[in-house]
Amino acid sequence: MILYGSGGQAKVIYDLILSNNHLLEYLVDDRPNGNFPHHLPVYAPAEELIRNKKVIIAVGDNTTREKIYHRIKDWCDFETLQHSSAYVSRFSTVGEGTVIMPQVCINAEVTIGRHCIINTACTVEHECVIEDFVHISPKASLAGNIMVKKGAHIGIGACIIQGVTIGENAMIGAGAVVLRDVPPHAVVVGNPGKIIKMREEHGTI
Ligand SMILES: CC(=O)SCCNC(=O)CCNC(=O)[C@H](O)C(C)(C)COP(=O)(O)OP(=O)(O)OC[C@H]1O[C@@H](n2cnc3c(N)ncnc32)[C@H](O)[C@@H]1OP(=O)(O)O
Repeated sequence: MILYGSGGQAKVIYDLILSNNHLLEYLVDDRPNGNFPHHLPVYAPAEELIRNKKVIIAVGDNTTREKIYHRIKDWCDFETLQHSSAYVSRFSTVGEGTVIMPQVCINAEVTIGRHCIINTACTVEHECVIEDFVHISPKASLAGNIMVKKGAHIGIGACIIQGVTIGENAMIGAGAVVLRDVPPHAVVVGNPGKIIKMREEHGTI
């Protein structure tokens, strides 16, 4: 297996790989700086380093992760990872390239898309639909029947009540309490959650 990315997200995924008794061969990074610990090599990306490998895109930012995916998708296969302490209902599905971190709880009939990060100790309740390239940050709590559209980011510790739709590329701030649907590209903070600005179509903030 190889990781694309060598920053903080790669460090936690490497730890997950080891705890699953898998082998990480090396990492690639658009800006390799040689600072990855554990003496693992980090190379600049090249097709021959990725071709026919099992890859995880270890990048926290959704837009960057999606861009990398489109660049390399025809060369490689993608791994899906789940920490042994995570609970994923047998009635739920998880797409390729997605990483499920420690202590996550995914309850019944949840659909999780491709290349998502379901981060430490978050809860995703029954019948939620999480589209591709979503990041759900640590300790976020999603009640039942929530739809999270492509590329949205749910901030650390955010709470979302049942039945809400979070629009494409929306950003839910740390600790926000979301009671209403959130339009695409909106940035929402506070309790109750309010829109403070709009994100660029394909940018970060
Ligand atoms: C393992 C990991 O690390 S996973 C990553 C986890 N990280 C996160 O979840 C981070 C989520 N990000 C946030 O909460 C950010 O603050 C964002 C995206 C909501 C806003 O960031 P920015 O666009 O840079 O906004 P900025 O910092 O300029 O704040 C704008 C205003 O909103 C307020 N604000 C920002 N974030 C929040 C928040 N989470 N809750 C309440 N108010 C907030 C600021 O105080 C500021 O208010 P002011 O105008 O009265 O001074």
